[in-house]
Amino acid sequence: MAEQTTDPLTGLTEPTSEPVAEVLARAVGVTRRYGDVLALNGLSLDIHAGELVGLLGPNGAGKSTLINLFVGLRRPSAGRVELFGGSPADPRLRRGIGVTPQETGLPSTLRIGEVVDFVAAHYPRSVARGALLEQFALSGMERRQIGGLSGGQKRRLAVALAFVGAPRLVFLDEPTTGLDVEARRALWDGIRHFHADGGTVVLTSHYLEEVEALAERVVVIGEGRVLADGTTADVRGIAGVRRVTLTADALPDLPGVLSTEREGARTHLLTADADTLVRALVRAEIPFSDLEIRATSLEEAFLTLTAREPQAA
Ligand SMILES: Nc1ncnc2c1ncn2[C@@H]1O[C@H](COP(=O)(O)OP(=O)(O)OP(=O)(O)O)[C@@H](O)[C@H]1O
Repeated sequence: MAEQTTDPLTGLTEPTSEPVAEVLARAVGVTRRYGDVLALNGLSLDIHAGELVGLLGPNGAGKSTLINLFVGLRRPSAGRVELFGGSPADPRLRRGIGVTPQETGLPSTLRIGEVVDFVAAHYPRSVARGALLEQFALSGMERRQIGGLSGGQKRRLAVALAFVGAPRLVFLDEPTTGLDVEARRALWDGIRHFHADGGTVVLTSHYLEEVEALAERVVVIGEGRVLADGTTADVRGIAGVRRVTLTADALPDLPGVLSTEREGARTHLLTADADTLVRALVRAEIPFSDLEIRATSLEEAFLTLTAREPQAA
């Protein structure tokens, strides 16, 4: 049933349009400078309750800076940042978030159980230790010392700690960097579990397959600005790049080719205009076979979007 509102003046009741999910974190025209470096350049972004958002962008795009502003570690040089409708500097509001920065150093002599309990003690409410460790494939390891853990186990623990205080909103800065496939999948499961229970997640990643596997919404950031914001399919569409694959001995110069890659007998050409490219190919009258045209992966779209940026500036 549609929700209704009552006009305070007329007393008339009207159905409202679709209920809009609450905004948990908001950046409005945010600029952040570090000396001469412009890390964020008038960026605006809303994170809604229940979303799983992937922030994607090359090194130095401004992703970590944005997270640091949302979690109250830094202040914007200009513009406004809100957390749960208030200031990220307010410690009461910060209790509603969980964070795993890009690098974490945990004391090597402490045991996993001790670290989890220590973090839990900072929150009014916390999740059960056993369940948390199970979600991040660390079950039965409570008594293991941090110093003796593998890199993957340490990272899984660091990420699990973001969830200890039963947060509404979690920020994960490159959660799976340096992990092998198995450890990465264990982490993804933990993140998915939290999200399936209604939790909101913002994560940055260089692994495009990770963003495709986890996120419903992708925000591509480049040079401190939002370049694209949509579903993974939208982002591919915005880039509009096609991959044209064919078998040919040698190819002439063709119009609109963004990149060329050879794989055995096959040649892959990336282009924003597959029609023009194929026409030029036919006109060139060189023998080719097994022509195939398909949409690009998110990785290819991402590279095209970020490569375009200097020309747009
Ligand atoms: N504390 C700082 N002092 C000076 N410059 C900084 C500082 N932190 C970030 N920067 C600069 O701001 C820009 C944005 O950096 P940021 O770490 O936010 O990017 P990023 O997208 O998270 O990159 P990465 O993917 O490499 O982590 C970069 O040019 C970086 O060198």
